[in-house]
Amino acid sequence: PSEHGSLWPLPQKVQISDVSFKLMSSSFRIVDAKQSSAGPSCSLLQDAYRRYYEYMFGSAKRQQLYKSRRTGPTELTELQVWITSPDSECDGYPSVTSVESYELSVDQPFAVLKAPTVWGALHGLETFSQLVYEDEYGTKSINSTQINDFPRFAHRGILLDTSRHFLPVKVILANLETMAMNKINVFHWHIVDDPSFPYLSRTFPQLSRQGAYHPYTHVYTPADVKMVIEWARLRGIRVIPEFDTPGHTQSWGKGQADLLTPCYSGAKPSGTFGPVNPILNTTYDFMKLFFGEISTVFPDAYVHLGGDEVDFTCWKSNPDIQKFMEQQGFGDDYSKLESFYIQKLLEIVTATKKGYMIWQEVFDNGVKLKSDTVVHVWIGGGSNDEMSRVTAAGYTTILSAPWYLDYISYAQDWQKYYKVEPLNFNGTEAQKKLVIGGEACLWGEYVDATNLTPRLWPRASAVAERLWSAKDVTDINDAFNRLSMHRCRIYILVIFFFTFYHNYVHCYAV
Ligand SMILES: CC(=O)N[C@H]1NC[C@H](CO)[C@H](O)[C@@H]1O
Repeated sequence: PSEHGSLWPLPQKVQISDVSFKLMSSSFRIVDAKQSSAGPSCSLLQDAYRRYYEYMFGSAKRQQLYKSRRTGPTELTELQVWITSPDSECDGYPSVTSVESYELSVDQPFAVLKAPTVWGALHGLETFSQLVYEDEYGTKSINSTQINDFPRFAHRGILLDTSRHFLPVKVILANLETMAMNKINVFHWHIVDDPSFPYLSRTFPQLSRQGAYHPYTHVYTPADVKMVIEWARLRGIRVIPEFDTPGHTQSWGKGQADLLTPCYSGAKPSGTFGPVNPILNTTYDFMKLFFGEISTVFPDAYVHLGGDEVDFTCWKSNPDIQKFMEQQGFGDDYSKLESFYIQKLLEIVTATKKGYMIWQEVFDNGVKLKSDTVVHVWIGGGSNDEMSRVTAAGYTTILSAPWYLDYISYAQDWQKYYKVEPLNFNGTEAQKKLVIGGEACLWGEYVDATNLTPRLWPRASAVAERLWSAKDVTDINDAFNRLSMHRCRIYILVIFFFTFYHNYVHCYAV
């Protein structure tokens, strides 16, 4: 096996010795170091200690059988967690500027995990649990190890699409758990789209009542959304919601009259609808109220506004829009109308004190953007030219183009994702610094709770290591050895969810 054990993603600096210590479930404890700025009142860490104890030793109940005995000579009995900065950020939310580094020293008489904030401590606990192995007698052991670790990229995400197929909350929670096991720190929740609108809005409840696949069973209530956000926070994961407009909005029209553009065939409305209607003031009144709510429901500093794949056909067919184009002097360049809409939307969202991410078309169409806009590059497998263009324009950039996991193929396609080098584009060092990371996208056209897990894992793990580990970590054989073991760890945990949430494998006739 690799001299890196089964560690995934590979830490920046790791030395595993061949001196091993035994771990006894009845005597091993994870404790707050005396000097730590986060003590027993930090529920995020206390929750993590229990989680990782159960990962390592199985459910705690079974261990009560043994009385704790005297400590053997080669036994490790304690992991001390020491948060070093005065503000541990224990009750806060992770952000793109969070410090995620940690140092882990496994030695006798006890192991020490040092991190500036709780975010690094969570990663250190994951790494510690990955160092534990079972010998042929079933005894848990860990080798003396020194690790100094931090992520290469700050934004390491997974996009899930809950509109093309609804995903039960438990499926989302299970995948957040697995994301944390891969040190992924962003859940990009592509929550609504053309086919269904499962987000239950308190301001506009008819959007899901009319637009969801089912008004009660296929919606995310405010309580569901809160649960996902807190479950993610406890695992150091940001939740960035995407409400994609003006395209990909068919389901919005079911519950909000006059929001979408009526398409015409000749001089008469055809009865079908197109993108959001950009010429009505009522559109912007709605967006103000809607994104006002979103800014209070989702605590992350950023919201994703979409802006991808806007089809101009319907706008072109509508006489009122044709008139508007003339008045504005847009000629017949409809990307100017799209920019008109997006610019007003960006002003609305800026007024809610949120930053925004947009798909690359918004940049490609020359929309005036705020300097801290995050441009999300997705078109074309490589898209190195686009990365050069976007960073040359000075925008913060994240890469998804080579990591569309909804595209499936035969055999070990994880290797294709693993071999991507995000900074392989022509640009200055300053341009490269604008790339803050990337996301693996699992769009839902052909994905639901019955096949999501095997399609996402361990393929997304390849993206997770590419975004966490050092640039020169490219040895595919070493990766194969580690990933083969890591995969078992993931599946044992996810199967835990399958077995404990038997009703969670939902099959919807959609
Ligand atoms: C930004 C983006 O990717 N937009 C669409 N492109 C194709 C995808 C499927 O691979 C989805 O349909 C998605 O909604």
